[in-house]
Amino acid sequence: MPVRLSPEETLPILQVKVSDLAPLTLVAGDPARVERIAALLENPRRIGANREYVTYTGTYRGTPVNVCSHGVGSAGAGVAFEELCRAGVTRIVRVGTAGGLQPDVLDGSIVVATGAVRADGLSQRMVPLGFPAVADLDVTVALRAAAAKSGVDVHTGIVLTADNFYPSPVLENDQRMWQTVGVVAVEMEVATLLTVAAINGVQAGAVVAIDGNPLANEDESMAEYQPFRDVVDTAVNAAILAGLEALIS
Ligand SMILES: O=P(O)(O)O[C@H]1O[C@H](CO)[C@@H](O)[C@H]1O
Ligand SMILES: O=c1cc[nH]c(=O)[nH]1
Repeated sequence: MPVRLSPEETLPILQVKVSDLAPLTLVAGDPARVERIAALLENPRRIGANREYVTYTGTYRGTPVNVCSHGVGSAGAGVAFEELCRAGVTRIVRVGTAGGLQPDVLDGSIVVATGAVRADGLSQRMVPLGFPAVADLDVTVALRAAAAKSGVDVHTGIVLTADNFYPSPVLENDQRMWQTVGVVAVEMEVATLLTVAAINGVQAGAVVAIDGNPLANEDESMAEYQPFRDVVDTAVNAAILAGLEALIS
């Protein structure tokens, strides 16, 4: 049975009072992105800040929503996702960044995730790998509809969630294998979110902005990774707006 906390309790790691949270939550790895999203809300109120976890609540076009940062990687992000579920949120949408794995998934486009390859560490500690990391259908359809209006290229498909951002110097980079079977993009937390949310009975989905193509670089080392470019910023903005629209749909 999923754990549910009472309204007067405080989430131990997010350091957010349960009663301060609305049922709908946007999440993003970067606390700076959370500040940016909070600035789009009416009456934003910072309700928690501890470690990499910064949480706001407010309203978006009149509907109460939260936005919370989860940091980089499945272990830390899983803490945020689990605590949000324990607080009783009903829908979580991740707005992230990712690398394109297909040759046509280019910088400045966005990807709506239909599911994720569970190459993260955390989800394997929660439920066996046979359990699929699938995005909620209603959230995904809403994300795709909102993304279609964004003016940037939109792709839909399975993303690879892996704990390693930089490739190993000794083990083979498996991204090309996932590319071969049509996986669209690589990032670090979507599978964790979809798994933790599913086992808690919470709707979840994800939209990511593409900030590079790891396999297109000469040595695949990520040495050329540069997310701070206008083309990426435009895609992040499109992903944020699609995420907010899908959240309140
Ligand atoms: O931009 P965010 O949401 O942090 O997402 C991606 O960016 C980080 C790596 O740079 C990882 O967290 C990855 O999933
Ligand atoms: O994990 C990530 C995030 C952004 N871009 C990537 O190439 N990988």
